[in-house]
Amino acid sequence: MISIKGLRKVFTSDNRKINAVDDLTLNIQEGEIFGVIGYSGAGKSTFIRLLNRLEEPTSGSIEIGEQEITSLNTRDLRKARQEIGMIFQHFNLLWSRTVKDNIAFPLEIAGVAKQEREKRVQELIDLVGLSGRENAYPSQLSGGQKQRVGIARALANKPKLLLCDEATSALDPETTNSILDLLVDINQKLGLTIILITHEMHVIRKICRRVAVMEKGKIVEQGDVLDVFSNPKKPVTKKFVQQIMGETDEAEDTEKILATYKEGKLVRLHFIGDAANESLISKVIRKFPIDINILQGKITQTQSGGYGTMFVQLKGEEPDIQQAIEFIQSETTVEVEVVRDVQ
Ligand SMILES: Nc1ncnc2c1ncn2[C@@H]1O[C@H](COP(=O)(O)OP(=O)(O)OP(=O)(O)O)[C@@H](O)[C@H]1O
Repeated sequence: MISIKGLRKVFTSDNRKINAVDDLTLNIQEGEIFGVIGYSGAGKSTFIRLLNRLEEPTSGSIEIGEQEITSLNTRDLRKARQEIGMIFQHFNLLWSRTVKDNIAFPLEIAGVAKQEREKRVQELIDLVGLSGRENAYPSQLSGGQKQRVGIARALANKPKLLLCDEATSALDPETTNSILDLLVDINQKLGLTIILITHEMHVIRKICRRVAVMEKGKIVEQGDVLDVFSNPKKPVTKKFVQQIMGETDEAEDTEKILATYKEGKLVRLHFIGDAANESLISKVIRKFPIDINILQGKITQTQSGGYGTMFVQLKGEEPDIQQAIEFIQSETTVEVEVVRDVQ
Protein backbone atom coordinates (compact mmCIF):
# COMPACT_ATOMS: atom_id res chain seq x y z
CA MET A 1 0.00 0.00 0.00
CA ILE A 2 1.05 3.58 -0.58
CA SER A 3 0.31 5.86 2.33
CA ILE A 4 0.71 9.61 1.94
CA LYS A 5 0.24 11.78 5.01
CA GLY A 6 0.16 15.55 5.37
CA LEU A 7 2.22 16.04 2.21
CA ARG A 8 3.15 19.65 1.47
CA LYS A 9 5.23 21.49 -1.09
CA VAL A 10 5.72 25.20 -0.81
CA PHE A 11 7.50 27.04 -3.63
CA THR A 12 8.82 30.54 -3.15
CA SER A 13 8.72 32.66 -6.24
CA ASP A 14 9.27 36.46 -6.29
CA ASN A 15 9.08 36.47 -2.47
CA ARG A 16 5.64 34.89 -2.75
CA LYS A 17 4.84 31.51 -1.20
CA ILE A 18 2.88 29.05 -3.35
CA ASN A 19 1.28 26.06 -1.65
CA ALA A 20 1.51 23.76 -4.69
CA VAL A 21 0.61 20.68 -2.62
CA ASP A 22 -1.20 21.49 0.58
CA ASP A 23 -1.62 18.93 3.37
CA LEU A 24 -2.46 16.02 1.13
CA THR A 25 -3.40 12.68 2.71
CA LEU A 26 -4.17 9.66 0.56
CA ASN A 27 -4.00 5.86 0.58
CA ILE A 28 -3.50 3.90 -2.62
CA GLN A 29 -3.94 0.12 -2.72
CA GLU A 30 -1.41 -2.26 -4.22
CA GLY A 31 -2.29 -3.22 -7.81
CA GLU A 32 -4.88 -0.49 -8.41
CA ILE A 33 -5.02 2.18 -11.09
CA PHE A 34 -5.53 5.41 -9.18
CA GLY A 35 -6.25 8.69 -10.95
CA VAL A 36 -5.70 12.27 -9.80
CA ILE A 37 -7.64 14.81 -11.83
CA GLY A 38 -7.43 18.58 -11.69
CA TYR A 39 -7.20 21.67 -13.86
CA SER A 40 -3.93 23.37 -14.75
CA GLY A 41 -2.16 24.69 -11.66
CA ALA A 42 -4.00 22.37 -9.24
CA GLY A 43 -0.68 20.85 -8.15
CA LYS A 44 -0.89 17.47 -9.91
CA SER A 45 2.60 17.47 -11.44
CA THR A 46 4.15 18.60 -8.18
CA PHE A 47 2.26 15.86 -6.34
CA ILE A 48 3.39 13.05 -8.64
CA ARG A 49 6.99 14.31 -8.67
CA LEU A 50 7.00 14.30 -4.85
CA LEU A 51 6.28 10.57 -4.86
CA ASN A 52 9.74 9.69 -6.19
CA ARG A 53 11.29 12.85 -4.79
CA LEU A 54 12.00 14.45 -8.15
CA GLU A 55 10.62 17.26 -6.05
CA GLU A 56 11.61 17.41 -2.36
CA PRO A 57 8.61 17.66 0.00
CA THR A 58 8.44 20.61 2.38
CA SER A 59 6.83 18.32 4.96
CA GLY A 60 4.77 15.15 5.28
CA SER A 61 5.46 11.48 4.67
CA ILE A 62 5.24 9.02 1.79
CA GLU A 63 5.33 5.32 2.52
CA ILE A 64 5.58 2.98 -0.44
CA GLY A 65 5.26 -0.61 0.80
CA GLU A 66 7.49 -0.80 3.84
CA GLN A 67 9.66 2.10 2.78
CA GLU A 68 9.46 5.67 4.06
CA ILE A 69 10.53 7.51 0.91
CA THR A 70 10.89 10.90 2.57
CA SER A 71 13.61 9.73 4.95
CA LEU A 72 15.87 7.87 2.48
CA ASN A 73 19.44 9.05 1.90
CA THR A 74 20.68 9.60 -1.67
CA ARG A 75 22.02 6.07 -2.14
CA ASP A 76 18.88 4.35 -0.81
CA LEU A 77 16.67 6.73 -2.76
CA ARG A 78 18.46 5.73 -5.98
CA LYS A 79 17.70 2.08 -5.18
CA ALA A 80 14.09 2.82 -4.25
CA ARG A 81 13.60 4.69 -7.52
CA GLN A 82 14.37 1.50 -9.44
CA GLU A 83 11.08 0.19 -8.08
CA ILE A 84 9.21 3.30 -9.26
CA GLY A 85 8.87 3.76 -13.02
CA MET A 86 7.69 7.03 -14.52
CA ILE A 87 6.32 8.14 -17.88
CA PHE A 88 5.92 11.71 -19.10
CA GLN A 89 3.70 13.80 -21.35
CA HIS A 90 6.60 14.56 -23.71
CA PHE A 91 8.12 11.09 -23.40
CA ASN A 92 11.63 12.29 -22.33
CA LEU A 93 13.40 9.86 -24.67
CA LEU A 94 17.09 10.01 -25.61
CA TRP A 95 16.95 11.21 -29.21
CA SER A 96 20.37 9.88 -30.23
CA ARG A 97 19.56 6.34 -29.09
CA THR A 98 17.45 3.74 -30.87
CA VAL A 99 14.26 2.26 -29.35
CA LYS A 100 16.23 -0.73 -28.10
CA ASP A 101 18.99 1.42 -26.57
CA ASN A 102 16.49 3.77 -24.90
CA ILE A 103 14.88 0.78 -23.19
CA ALA A 104 18.30 -0.66 -22.27
CA PHE A 105 19.41 2.61 -20.66
CA PRO A 106 17.99 2.06 -17.13
CA LEU A 107 19.30 -1.51 -17.22
CA GLU A 108 22.80 -0.23 -18.02
CA ILE A 109 22.58 2.16 -15.08
CA ALA A 110 21.42 -0.69 -12.82
CA GLY A 111 24.49 -2.69 -13.94
CA VAL A 112 22.60 -5.53 -15.66
CA ALA A 113 24.90 -7.74 -17.78
CA LYS A 114 24.72 -7.36 -21.57
CA GLN A 115 23.17 -10.74 -22.36
CA GLU A 116 20.45 -10.41 -19.76
CA ARG A 117 19.88 -6.82 -20.82
CA GLU A 118 19.25 -7.84 -24.42
CA LYS A 119 16.82 -10.53 -23.34
CA ARG A 120 14.91 -8.15 -21.10
CA VAL A 121 14.78 -5.43 -23.80
CA GLN A 122 13.26 -7.90 -26.27
CA GLU A 123 10.65 -8.99 -23.71
CA LEU A 124 9.71 -5.36 -23.11
CA ILE A 125 9.52 -4.57 -26.82
CA ASP A 126 7.09 -7.47 -27.26
CA LEU A 127 5.09 -6.42 -24.19
CA VAL A 128 4.49 -2.87 -25.45
CA GLY A 129 3.86 -3.91 -29.06
CA LEU A 130 6.96 -2.43 -30.72
CA SER A 131 8.33 -5.55 -32.41
CA GLY A 132 10.04 -4.63 -35.67
CA ARG A 133 10.80 -1.06 -34.53
CA GLU A 134 13.80 -1.98 -32.31
CA ASN A 135 16.33 -0.07 -34.38
CA ALA A 136 14.27 3.03 -35.12
CA TYR A 137 15.17 6.41 -33.60
CA PRO A 138 12.54 8.37 -31.62
CA SER A 139 12.25 10.94 -34.44
CA GLN A 140 11.05 8.13 -36.73
CA LEU A 141 8.21 7.13 -34.41
CA SER A 142 4.62 8.32 -33.97
CA GLY A 143 3.56 9.85 -30.63
CA GLY A 144 1.91 6.61 -29.53
CA GLN A 145 5.02 4.60 -30.39
CA LYS A 146 7.21 7.07 -28.48
CA GLN A 147 5.03 6.63 -25.40
CA ARG A 148 5.31 2.84 -25.82
CA VAL A 149 9.11 3.25 -25.65
CA GLY A 150 8.62 5.41 -22.54
CA ILE A 151 6.49 2.69 -20.96
CA ALA A 152 8.97 -0.09 -21.83
CA ARG A 153 11.83 1.98 -20.41
CA ALA A 154 9.85 2.68 -17.22
CA LEU A 155 9.19 -1.04 -16.78
CA ALA A 156 12.79 -2.15 -17.48
CA ASN A 157 13.78 -2.62 -13.83
CA LYS A 158 10.49 -4.39 -12.97
CA PRO A 159 9.07 -1.62 -10.79
CA LYS A 160 6.13 -2.18 -8.47
CA LEU A 161 4.75 1.29 -9.09
CA LEU A 162 4.30 3.27 -12.30
CA LEU A 163 3.77 7.04 -12.16
CA CYS A 164 2.12 8.57 -15.23
CA ASP A 165 2.48 12.34 -15.62
CA GLU A 166 -0.18 13.39 -18.19
CA ALA A 167 1.01 10.44 -20.29
CA THR A 168 -1.65 10.76 -22.99
CA SER A 169 -2.11 14.54 -23.09
CA ALA A 170 0.05 14.97 -26.19
CA LEU A 171 -1.74 12.20 -28.10
CA ASP A 172 -4.82 12.15 -30.35
CA PRO A 173 -7.97 10.42 -29.00
CA GLU A 174 -7.43 7.11 -30.81
CA THR A 175 -3.77 6.83 -29.75
CA THR A 176 -4.79 7.86 -26.22
CA ASN A 177 -7.14 4.90 -26.10
CA SER A 178 -4.49 2.47 -27.31
CA ILE A 179 -2.02 3.69 -24.64
CA LEU A 180 -4.73 3.47 -21.95
CA ASP A 181 -5.48 -0.10 -23.08
CA LEU A 182 -1.76 -0.88 -22.79
CA LEU A 183 -1.67 0.53 -19.24
CA VAL A 184 -4.62 -1.68 -18.23
CA ASP A 185 -2.92 -4.63 -19.88
CA ILE A 186 0.36 -4.19 -17.97
CA ASN A 187 -1.53 -3.47 -14.74
CA GLN A 188 -3.27 -6.82 -15.09
CA LYS A 189 -0.32 -8.83 -16.44
CA LEU A 190 2.27 -7.51 -13.99
CA GLY A 191 0.07 -6.62 -11.00
CA LEU A 192 1.69 -3.18 -11.09
CA THR A 193 0.21 -0.24 -9.16
CA ILE A 194 -0.40 2.77 -11.42
CA ILE A 195 -0.86 6.36 -10.28
CA LEU A 196 -1.76 8.78 -13.03
CA ILE A 197 -2.45 12.47 -13.18
CA THR A 198 -4.60 14.02 -15.86
CA HIS A 199 -6.95 16.87 -16.68
CA GLU A 200 -9.07 14.60 -18.89
CA MET A 201 -12.15 12.86 -17.49
CA HIS A 202 -11.99 10.36 -20.33
CA VAL A 203 -8.73 8.94 -18.92
CA ILE A 204 -10.22 8.52 -15.44
CA ARG A 205 -13.49 7.09 -16.71
CA LYS A 206 -11.79 4.55 -18.94
CA ILE A 207 -9.17 2.99 -16.70
CA CYS A 208 -9.35 4.12 -13.05
CA ARG A 209 -11.36 2.52 -10.28
CA ARG A 210 -10.60 5.26 -7.75
CA VAL A 211 -9.99 8.94 -8.21
CA ALA A 212 -8.99 12.03 -6.27
CA VAL A 213 -10.02 15.48 -7.48
CA MET A 214 -7.38 18.14 -6.84
CA GLU A 215 -7.85 21.90 -6.58
CA LYS A 216 -5.42 24.50 -5.25
CA GLY A 217 -3.04 21.87 -3.87
CA LYS A 218 -5.75 19.99 -1.96
CA ILE A 219 -7.82 16.90 -2.59
CA VAL A 220 -11.41 18.11 -2.58
CA GLU A 221 -13.12 14.78 -3.27
CA GLN A 222 -11.98 11.18 -3.51
CA GLY A 223 -13.42 7.70 -3.78
CA ASP A 224 -14.68 5.18 -6.36
CA VAL A 225 -14.91 6.78 -9.79
CA LEU A 226 -18.56 5.87 -10.04
CA ASP A 227 -19.46 7.32 -6.62
CA VAL A 228 -17.50 10.53 -7.11
CA PHE A 229 -18.82 11.27 -10.58
CA SER A 230 -22.39 10.03 -10.21
CA ASN A 231 -22.82 12.25 -7.17
CA PRO A 232 -20.32 15.12 -7.52
CA LYS A 233 -20.33 17.49 -4.55
CA LYS A 234 -17.80 20.19 -5.36
CA PRO A 235 -18.16 22.63 -8.30
CA VAL A 236 -14.82 21.49 -9.78
CA THR A 237 -16.00 17.85 -9.82
CA LYS A 238 -19.30 18.90 -11.43
CA LYS A 239 -17.32 20.65 -14.16
CA PHE A 240 -15.35 17.48 -14.89
CA VAL A 241 -18.59 15.47 -15.09
CA GLN A 242 -19.88 17.93 -17.70
CA GLN A 243 -16.73 17.18 -19.74
CA ILE A 244 -18.09 13.72 -20.52
CA MET A 245 -21.82 14.15 -20.07
CA GLY A 246 -21.93 17.18 -22.38
CA GLU A 247 -23.01 20.66 -21.45
CA THR A 248 -26.79 20.70 -21.11
CA ASP A 249 -29.16 23.18 -19.57
CA GLU A 250 -31.35 20.77 -17.66
CA ALA A 251 -34.13 23.23 -16.81
CA GLU A 252 -34.45 24.44 -20.38
CA ASP A 253 -34.40 20.87 -21.75
CA THR A 254 -37.10 19.75 -19.30
CA GLU A 255 -39.32 22.66 -20.26
CA LYS A 256 -38.98 21.80 -23.94
CA ILE A 257 -39.76 18.13 -23.33
CA LEU A 258 -42.82 18.94 -21.20
CA ALA A 259 -44.13 21.24 -23.91
CA THR A 260 -43.56 18.75 -26.72
CA TYR A 261 -44.72 15.48 -25.14
CA LYS A 262 -48.15 16.15 -23.73
CA GLU A 263 -49.26 12.53 -23.21
CA GLY A 264 -48.35 9.91 -20.58
CA LYS A 265 -46.04 10.03 -17.60
CA LEU A 266 -42.63 11.68 -18.04
CA VAL A 267 -39.86 10.31 -15.85
CA ARG A 268 -36.14 10.69 -15.45
CA LEU A 269 -34.22 7.46 -14.79
CA HIS A 270 -30.92 7.86 -12.94
CA PHE A 271 -28.51 4.99 -13.59
CA ILE A 272 -25.64 4.32 -11.17
CA GLY A 273 -23.50 1.44 -12.48
CA ASP A 274 -24.98 -1.83 -11.40
CA ALA A 275 -25.43 -5.13 -13.24
CA ALA A 276 -29.07 -5.22 -12.06
CA ASN A 277 -29.76 -2.28 -14.34
CA GLU A 278 -28.80 -4.11 -17.52
CA SER A 279 -31.38 -4.21 -20.32
CA LEU A 280 -33.78 -2.29 -18.11
CA ILE A 281 -35.93 -0.84 -20.88
CA SER A 282 -36.44 -4.19 -22.66
CA LYS A 283 -37.18 -5.96 -19.36
CA VAL A 284 -39.88 -3.41 -18.48
CA ILE A 285 -41.63 -3.48 -21.86
CA ARG A 286 -41.62 -7.30 -21.88
CA LYS A 287 -43.14 -7.43 -18.40
CA PHE A 288 -45.75 -4.66 -18.58
CA PRO A 289 -48.16 -3.65 -21.39
CA ILE A 290 -46.74 -0.15 -21.74
CA ASP A 291 -44.72 1.78 -24.32
CA ILE A 292 -41.51 3.60 -23.49
CA ASN A 293 -40.40 6.51 -25.60
CA ILE A 294 -36.77 7.56 -24.99
CA LEU A 295 -36.62 11.35 -25.21
CA GLN A 296 -33.14 12.26 -24.06
CA GLY A 297 -30.25 10.70 -22.20
CA LYS A 298 -26.63 9.88 -21.77
CA ILE A 299 -25.11 6.90 -20.03
CA THR A 300 -21.34 6.73 -19.79
CA GLN A 301 -19.23 3.72 -18.86
CA THR A 302 -16.64 3.48 -16.06
CA GLN A 303 -14.56 0.58 -14.74
CA SER A 304 -17.37 -0.21 -12.27
CA GLY A 305 -20.32 0.13 -14.66
CA GLY A 306 -22.37 2.83 -16.35
CA TYR A 307 -23.93 5.95 -14.93
CA GLY A 308 -26.10 8.72 -16.30
CA THR A 309 -29.64 9.88 -16.87
CA MET A 310 -32.39 8.99 -19.30
CA PHE A 311 -35.58 10.98 -19.84
CA VAL A 312 -38.48 8.76 -20.95
CA GLN A 313 -42.19 8.96 -21.66
CA LEU A 314 -44.30 6.06 -20.32
CA LYS A 315 -47.53 5.47 -22.20
CA GLY A 316 -50.32 3.04 -21.29
CA GLU A 317 -52.90 2.41 -18.58
CA GLU A 318 -52.07 4.23 -15.33
CA PRO A 319 -52.02 1.04 -13.12
CA ASP A 320 -49.59 -0.67 -15.56
CA ILE A 321 -47.32 2.39 -15.59
CA GLN A 322 -47.41 2.48 -11.80
CA GLN A 323 -46.48 -1.21 -11.57
CA ALA A 324 -43.62 -0.71 -14.03
CA ILE A 325 -42.24 2.11 -11.90
CA GLU A 326 -42.55 0.00 -8.74
CA PHE A 327 -40.71 -2.81 -10.52
CA ILE A 328 -37.81 -0.50 -11.44
CA GLN A 329 -37.67 0.85 -7.89
CA SER A 330 -37.70 -2.54 -6.19
CA GLU A 331 -35.68 -4.71 -8.60
CA THR A 332 -32.94 -2.34 -9.74
CA THR A 333 -30.81 0.49 -8.36
CA VAL A 334 -32.12 2.91 -10.98
CA GLU A 335 -33.75 5.92 -9.33
CA VAL A 336 -37.06 7.06 -10.82
CA GLU A 337 -37.90 10.74 -10.74
CA VAL A 338 -41.43 11.56 -11.94
CA VAL A 339 -41.23 14.85 -13.80
CA ARG A 340 -44.88 14.90 -14.89
CA ASP A 341 -47.73 12.53 -14.01
CA VAL A 342 -50.25 11.18 -16.52
CA GLN A 343 -52.39 14.09 -17.76
N1 LIG B 1 9.42 25.11 -9.55
C1 LIG B 1 8.40 25.92 -9.23
N2 LIG B 1 8.62 27.15 -8.69
C2 LIG B 1 7.59 27.94 -8.33
N3 LIG B 1 6.29 27.60 -8.49
C3 LIG B 1 6.01 26.41 -9.02
C4 LIG B 1 7.03 25.49 -9.41
N4 LIG B 1 6.44 24.36 -9.90
C5 LIG B 1 5.11 24.57 -9.82
N5 LIG B 1 4.85 25.78 -9.28
C6 LIG B 1 3.51 26.35 -8.99
O1 LIG B 1 2.79 25.41 -8.21
C7 LIG B 1 1.42 25.35 -8.61
C8 LIG B 1 1.06 23.93 -9.02
O2 LIG B 1 1.73 23.61 -10.23
P1 LIG B 1 1.69 22.17 -10.91
O3 LIG B 1 2.54 22.20 -12.14
O4 LIG B 1 1.99 21.12 -9.91
O5 LIG B 1 0.15 22.06 -11.32
P2 LIG B 1 -0.56 21.08 -12.35
O6 LIG B 1 -1.88 20.75 -11.77
O7 LIG B 1 0.34 19.96 -12.69
O8 LIG B 1 -0.78 21.99 -13.60
P3 LIG B 1 -0.16 21.83 -15.08
O9 LIG B 1 -0.88 20.68 -15.68
O10 LIG B 1 -0.49 23.12 -15.73
O11 LIG B 1 1.31 21.60 -14.88
C9 LIG B 1 1.27 26.37 -9.73
O12 LIG B 1 0.81 27.57 -9.16
C10 LIG B 1 2.67 26.53 -10.26
O13 LIG B 1 2.86 27.80 -10.81
